[in-house]
Amino acid sequence: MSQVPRKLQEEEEGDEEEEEEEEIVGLAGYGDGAESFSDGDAESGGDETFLDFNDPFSTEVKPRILLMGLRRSGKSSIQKVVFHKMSPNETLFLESTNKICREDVSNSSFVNFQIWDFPGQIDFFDPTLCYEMILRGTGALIFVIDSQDDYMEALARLHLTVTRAYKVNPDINFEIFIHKVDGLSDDHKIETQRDIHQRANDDLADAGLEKIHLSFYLTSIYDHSIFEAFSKVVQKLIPQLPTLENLLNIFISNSGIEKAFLFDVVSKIYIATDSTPVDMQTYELCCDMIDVVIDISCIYGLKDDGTGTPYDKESMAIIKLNNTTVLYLKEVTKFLALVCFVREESFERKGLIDYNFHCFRKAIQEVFEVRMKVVRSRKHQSHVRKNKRPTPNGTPRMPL
Ligand SMILES: Nc1nc2c(ncn2[C@@H]2O[C@H](COP(=O)(O)OP(=O)(O)OP(=O)(O)O)[C@@H](O)[C@H]2O)c(=O)[nH]1
Repeated sequence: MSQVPRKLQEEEEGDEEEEEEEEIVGLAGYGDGAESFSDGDAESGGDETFLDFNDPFSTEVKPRILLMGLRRSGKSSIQKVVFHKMSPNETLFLESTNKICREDVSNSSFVNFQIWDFPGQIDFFDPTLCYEMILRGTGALIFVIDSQDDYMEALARLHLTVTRAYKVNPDINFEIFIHKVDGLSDDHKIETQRDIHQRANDDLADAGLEKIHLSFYLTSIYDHSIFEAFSKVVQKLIPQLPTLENLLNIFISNSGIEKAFLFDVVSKIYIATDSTPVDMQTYELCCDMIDVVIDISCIYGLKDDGTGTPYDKESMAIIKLNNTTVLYLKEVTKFLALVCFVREESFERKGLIDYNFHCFRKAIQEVFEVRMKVVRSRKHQSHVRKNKRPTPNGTPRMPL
């Protein structure tokens, strides 16, 4: 008998809550078939709009992630590869961005934010850009540095950006992507990271701002490093992360599982994992497994008229590897999947794993419910504030 706590041992919830979840999140899910899965729908990754500063309240509910850096550093490519399933080679044909692009990413209640892609050539601190307003609602600022180029100018821009942004909002997470490392040898990668790390922190120390914390990642769109880096950026914006990690720790220790990831299926961002170290190869295998499951489902699982869903409550997969390990994927919610690494001998107790999974799933749904209550109440407050503002011609607004 597993040692899962009582909270995890409750009855499975009925369909009612599933329906409520759909209504609250307001997503079409995967109902539109293979194409919509890739391209996203109105809210899930496909809602790309250009900047509108007229409504400062429109973005209040979702934290912002800003993508900044010099021209051609790779910002738009990162966004397209991670959130639009664009193949890395296609990014060669991307045109330089000349407007600020804002995109909603609402794959689940946990992966729910806005990405703002800033053209490399604009001066973010131009007073006409209302940068203070933008920064106040920002959760993370990703600064992309092209590691294949001379990065001195990028470091100067990074320093200016970070110090000014920190003054407006000291709670921003500063995430530095040392990008395009596919072109560097392993030694060169480490040397570049050390050099950039040292110079960026020295610049901050010289300005008396050593308290600003910068996180560094080596990234490339040509492998999984960009997904892993984005996972870590997003995880820092999930207030429930410690709870999710704790649930995963309890789940794996009671089920004889080596490693477990909770994935956002659409973006392949992992929103949480247990506390054992993450090995890149393991993560890549999990991503590949999600791709296989979704691709096969999209090609062979949908009906002839294209209806049906490639990912639903029944979705699960088992792949036995030739190194006595088993990869086990199961649906958690319609946006999340659990992917586990299990030794063959532990997998013989699949009944126990499934029972514990059932408890884990139930607990995740509870966390999800709590999160939705918070989102709903914030939406409501934002709505009330919005309606209190006078109309442009000064007449009072109609009551709600
Ligand atoms: N080798 C390599 N090239 C990359 C990578 N990411 C992006 N690129 C290339 O870098 C070039 C510029 O990419 P963009 O995404 O347009 O750059 P950007 O920062 O959005 O540029 P602006 O819109 O001008 O600010 C493209 O040719 C991409 O194919 C990477 O990880 N590795």
